[in-house]
Amino acid sequence: MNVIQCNMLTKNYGKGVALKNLTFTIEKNKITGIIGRNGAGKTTLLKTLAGFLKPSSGEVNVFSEDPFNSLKVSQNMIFIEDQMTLPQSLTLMDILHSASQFYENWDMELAQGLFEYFSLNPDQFHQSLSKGMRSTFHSIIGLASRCPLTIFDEPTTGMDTSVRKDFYRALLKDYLAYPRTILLSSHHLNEIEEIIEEVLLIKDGEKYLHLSIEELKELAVGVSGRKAAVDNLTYGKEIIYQKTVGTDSAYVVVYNSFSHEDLQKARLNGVDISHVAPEDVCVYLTNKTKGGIDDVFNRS
Ligand SMILES: Nc1ncnc2c1ncn2[C@@H]1O[C@H](COP(=O)(O)OP(=O)(O)OP(=O)(O)O)[C@@H](O)[C@H]1O
Repeated sequence: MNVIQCNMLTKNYGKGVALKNLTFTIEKNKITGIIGRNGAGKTTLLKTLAGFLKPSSGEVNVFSEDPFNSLKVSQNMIFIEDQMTLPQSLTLMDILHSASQFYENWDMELAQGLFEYFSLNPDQFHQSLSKGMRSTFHSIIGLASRCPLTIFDEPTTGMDTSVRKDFYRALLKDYLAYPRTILLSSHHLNEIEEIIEEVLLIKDGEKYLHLSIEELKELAVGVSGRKAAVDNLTYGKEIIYQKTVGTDSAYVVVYNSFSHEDLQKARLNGVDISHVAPEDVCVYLTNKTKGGIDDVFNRS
């Protein structure tokens, strides 16, 4: 069953186009990573799905309803971001208690367990939290609410490495025990690739690809070796990324369309074929140029 369906979704801000003709579906109880460069349209998409923004054209359905002004969507969804507005007069513990009144599936034991684990102070006020502590507190609310649709928009902003790892582990453990539909936007696909099932890659407001993480892992290969041998093997193929290594060697990333025989022959010619990490594939696919930042220095 699909929880989210978008058909030709477009969102403009004045004359600026933030989302262009997005068509995709998201199944119930999957964790999907929403990936894209700065300004790609991730937050706009997530806010549109949450019902906070009205599409300019196209259709959006969440729990079979238009999410804009939908009571059903707001009752079954939580949107976690670093700019959440929470009451200034309540302590952190007061906020957790009031959240428990609001969210039907709220688990206070989980909220308190995480709160203590991350050493938050129950008497502190939200506005006095550091950036990382604020994100941690918001993430605790996101997890403990156990909403059927849980949206995390870059939830780990400001968290240190250890807190980020703990948060993602807590997310995975709780999701396995209480499956729900989770959307997670991040700039660090490497940190979330073990927990997400699908990747929706957005480039300049358009859907660039929507694949399972396994498919993304197999999408491209890195070919490295003497330049002539690499050029020979990749001749006629669409190059996703390339760089020169030393004076006469090269590393080229292409779509993985080689036969077993091609690869064996290439290895005999001293060419190395390697996996490309999903995060690198997404970076290469969304780079403006095939050589990335090196192209700035290679202009003659
Ligand atoms: N309120 C707004 N008014 C005008 N333009 C906006 C507004 N919000 C976003 N935009 C524009 O829409 C585009 C998409 O922005 P959005 O915040 O959705 O991207 P993002 O992928 O979340 O970026 P980031 O990774 O930097 O947070 C950008 O060009 C941005 O400048």
